[in-house]
Amino acid sequence: MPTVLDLEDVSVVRDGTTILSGVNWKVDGDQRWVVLGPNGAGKTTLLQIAAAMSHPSSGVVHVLEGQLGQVDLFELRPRVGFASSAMARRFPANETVLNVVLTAAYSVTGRWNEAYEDIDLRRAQRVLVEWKLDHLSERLFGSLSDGEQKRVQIARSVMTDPELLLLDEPAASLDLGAREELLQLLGGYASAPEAPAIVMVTHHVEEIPKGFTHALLLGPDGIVAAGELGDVLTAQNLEATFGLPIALSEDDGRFSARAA
Ligand SMILES: Nc1ncnc2c1ncn2[C@@H]1O[C@H](COP(=O)(O)OP(=O)(O)OP(=O)(O)O)[C@@H](O)[C@H]1O
Repeated sequence: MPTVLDLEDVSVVRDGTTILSGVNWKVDGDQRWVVLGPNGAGKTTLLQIAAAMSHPSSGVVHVLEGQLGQVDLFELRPRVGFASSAMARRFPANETVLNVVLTAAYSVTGRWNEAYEDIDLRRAQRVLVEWKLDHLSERLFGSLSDGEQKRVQIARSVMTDPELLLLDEPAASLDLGAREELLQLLGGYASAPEAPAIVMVTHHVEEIPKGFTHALLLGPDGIVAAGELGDVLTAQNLEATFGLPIALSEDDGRFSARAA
C-alpha cells in the first residue's frame, strides 16, 4: 500500500513560537489514524500541513507523493478531503445542502457560474444518501443543526473521492445522539476496503470510530507515541500525553477514559 503522507523532521514556527518540532510521521493508504492530544499541542497545525494548506518552517513533507514546495497545489488539493469547523464557516448560510456538497467539485464554497456535469450531481446525490442527508438536500446550510452541519462537512469532503481524508474534530459540540450517529457513519465509512486513508483529530478517545487502525498521540513537547491503535492507546501513553493519570477501558472497539 503506497504512503500517502510522509513528514520528515518537520518543524513549524509561527511568529517566533515553536508549534511543532522534529515530527516524523508516515501514513499509508490503508490506514485510518486518530490524532489525540491536549489543547495547543499542534494537532490542527499538523492537519493543515497534511492538507497542503500550510507549509512547515523546516523539514520535508510529501502528500500523495508530491513534495510540498514543488507540487502543483491546484492539482493536489482536490485529491485531499478536508473537513473542519473553520472551513464550514466559509460555507454561505443561504446555500442549499446540495450546493455545499456539489461545489467541492470545483473546490469553491458557494455556487456561482461553474458548469457542473451530470457526474458531479450524481456523486453529490450519492454522498448525501451515504451520509443520511438526502432528505435535507434543498435545506439551507445555515438552518441545519450542528450534527447535520457536521455530516454535510464530511459529505462535502468525500464528494471528490479523495485519496486522503482529513477530519478536524468532526464530533466536537455534538450531543450524545448526534455524536453516536456520526461515529456510526464514520465507522462504516472507515471500515470499507475502498475507503481512503483517514486522519481524524479529536480530543476524546470516546470519539474514535470503529474501523480506525492507528493513533498518533501529540503532547506539548511533540509526539509521545505513534503506531497501531492497540499498541499506542494505553493508559501510560495517555498519561504522558495529557499529563495526568488516566484509566482507559475498551468495549467492542470503542474506548473511554477518565482521570485515574
Ligand atoms: N501565528 C501563530 N503565532 C503564534 N502561535 C500560534 C500561531 N498559530 C498557532 N499558534 C499556537 O500554536 C499552538 C498550536 O495550535 P493548534 O491549533 O495547532 O493546536 P491544537 O492542538 O489543534 O489545539 P486545540 O486542541 O485547542 O484545537 C497553539 O498554542 C496556538 O496558540
